[in-house]
Amino acid sequence: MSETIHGLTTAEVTLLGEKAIAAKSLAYCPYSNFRVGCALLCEDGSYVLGANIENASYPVTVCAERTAFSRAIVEGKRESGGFKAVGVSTDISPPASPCGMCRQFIREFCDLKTPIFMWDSKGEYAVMTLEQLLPMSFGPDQLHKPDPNKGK
Ligand SMILES: O=c1ccn([C@H]2C[C@H](O)[C@@H](CO)O2)c(=O)[nH]1
Ligand SMILES: [Zn+2]
Repeated sequence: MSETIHGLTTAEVTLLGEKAIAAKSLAYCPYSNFRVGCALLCEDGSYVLGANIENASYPVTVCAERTAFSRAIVEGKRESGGFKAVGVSTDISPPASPCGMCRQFIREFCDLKTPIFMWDSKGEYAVMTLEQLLPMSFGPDQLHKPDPNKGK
């Protein structure tokens, strides 16, 4: 059996990196000039890209990771099996990691074992699982589901 990295083949990791790096060119970041690209490898084998989208009202900015996941969710990628890996790319070294808000956003849609690959300006990556980046996390399973018989 060939070697895998968090369940991905080396070819899948290479392609994920190429997509995440290419996605940086989609960034709209005139205020920070800090480009972030994101590529999601979906369980159906497709890739969904995202990039950071800034706003003149700075806090309105959306990170690359949330852009990618929002796009993927409305494209039906949750129903078609979800996500195998997340790739993020920035122009700094060592690589940047997803911000806290994005970690929680990813938590909604991914298994805790999902690998998050982070590429730096040199084309090298670090990888950590979602659980490592967001320990003791709060997620959908902790919420009580509404009782369908309530009020009957
Ligand atoms: O996880 C992160 C952290 C930051 N940014 C963006 C937001 C903003 O446009 C720029 C500087 O914070 O980087 C992301 O896209 N993802
Ligand atoms: Zn973020």
